[in-house]
Amino acid sequence: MNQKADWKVIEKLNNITFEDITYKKSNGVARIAFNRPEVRNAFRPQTVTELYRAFLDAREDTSIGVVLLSSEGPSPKDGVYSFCSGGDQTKRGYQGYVGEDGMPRLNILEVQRLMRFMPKAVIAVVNGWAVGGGHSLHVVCDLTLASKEHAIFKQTDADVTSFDGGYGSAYLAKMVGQKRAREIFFLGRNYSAQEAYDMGMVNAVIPHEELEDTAYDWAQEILEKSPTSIKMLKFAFNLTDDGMVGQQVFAGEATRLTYMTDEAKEGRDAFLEKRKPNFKDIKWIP
Ligand SMILES: CC(C)(COP(=O)(O)OP(=O)(O)OC[C@H]1O[C@@H](n2cnc3c(N)ncnc32)[C@H](O)[C@@H]1OP(=O)(O)O)[C@@H](O)C(=O)NCCC(=O)NCCSC(=O)c1cc(O)c2ccccc2c1O
Repeated sequence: MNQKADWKVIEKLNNITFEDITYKKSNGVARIAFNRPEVRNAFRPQTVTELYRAFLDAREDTSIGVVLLSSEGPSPKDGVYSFCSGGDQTKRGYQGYVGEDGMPRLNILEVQRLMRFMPKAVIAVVNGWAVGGGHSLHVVCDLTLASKEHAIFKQTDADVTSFDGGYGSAYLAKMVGQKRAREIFFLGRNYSAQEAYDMGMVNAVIPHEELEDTAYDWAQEILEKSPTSIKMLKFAFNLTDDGMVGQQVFAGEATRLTYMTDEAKEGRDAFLEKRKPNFKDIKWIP
């Protein structure tokens, strides 16, 4: 396909100037990228605030159908590529990651939920290390594309006394199976893109030089599909793993579709006109 991207860079939104991430859009695709390559793209509280703001913007923008979660790099220090190495351990205080406001937080989980529940496809573009909370972020994405030469998947949570007991582990187990997921967390080994693909947590292994273009092409392919189908499919795939919240999200969209019917118009209008609704002409379709 190879439709060329024509990126429009967004440097700030409202009162937030992007420093720890880059954010840009082109032809229905938003690209949000970690931009702290000198620390393997670890996220500090400021990074999380910026991520959340960009994802929120991408969710609200009706021209956007696919979000790429990617990263800038390589590191200017040593030339190593990284997707994300998780929470910045230098910002970790007694009760969580502490930012400028002094409040300890674990708010990367709020970003995870935004990615999970947004009615658009989110693709992880893993060009290097995906470690700890960075590994969990790729797990939460709908699809993962990985650099053949540079992607390395690793779970260090148990090395630094942390644990993502939600999507990062339990949902990972749905992908790779219980034994593999436990191995990934209990042993904390390095896995190549090919090994991650063989386990079922990566959709495709791509030569490094082609990774970003391929991600953009996959996004364009998705954008050729029906937006409502993609949204409902994403929420349907999520439903069984997300319990009552999954049902709520899926059912909310079913309610919206029902609002679009003549039947719903009659129900609303009858109330506003202070009369009994007349549903007699509505067919009980089998
Ligand atoms: C990612 C690595 C395996 C790469 O190893 P490599 O040898 O290539 O590089 P260096 O180790 O030399 O790193 C270069 C440079 O970057 C700094 N750095 C790397 N990662 C981090 C980090 N996470 N925080 C801070 N700084 C980092 C490193 O210190 C070097 O700096 P210099 O000044 O010396 O140049 C390896 O770097 C590595 O293992 N990194 C740590 C990975 C890690 O343990 N991450 C945290 C896991 S816990 C987590 O992410 C997490 C966050 C949450 O918010 C949660 C919330 C709720 C539940 C769970 C959560 C959670 O688990």
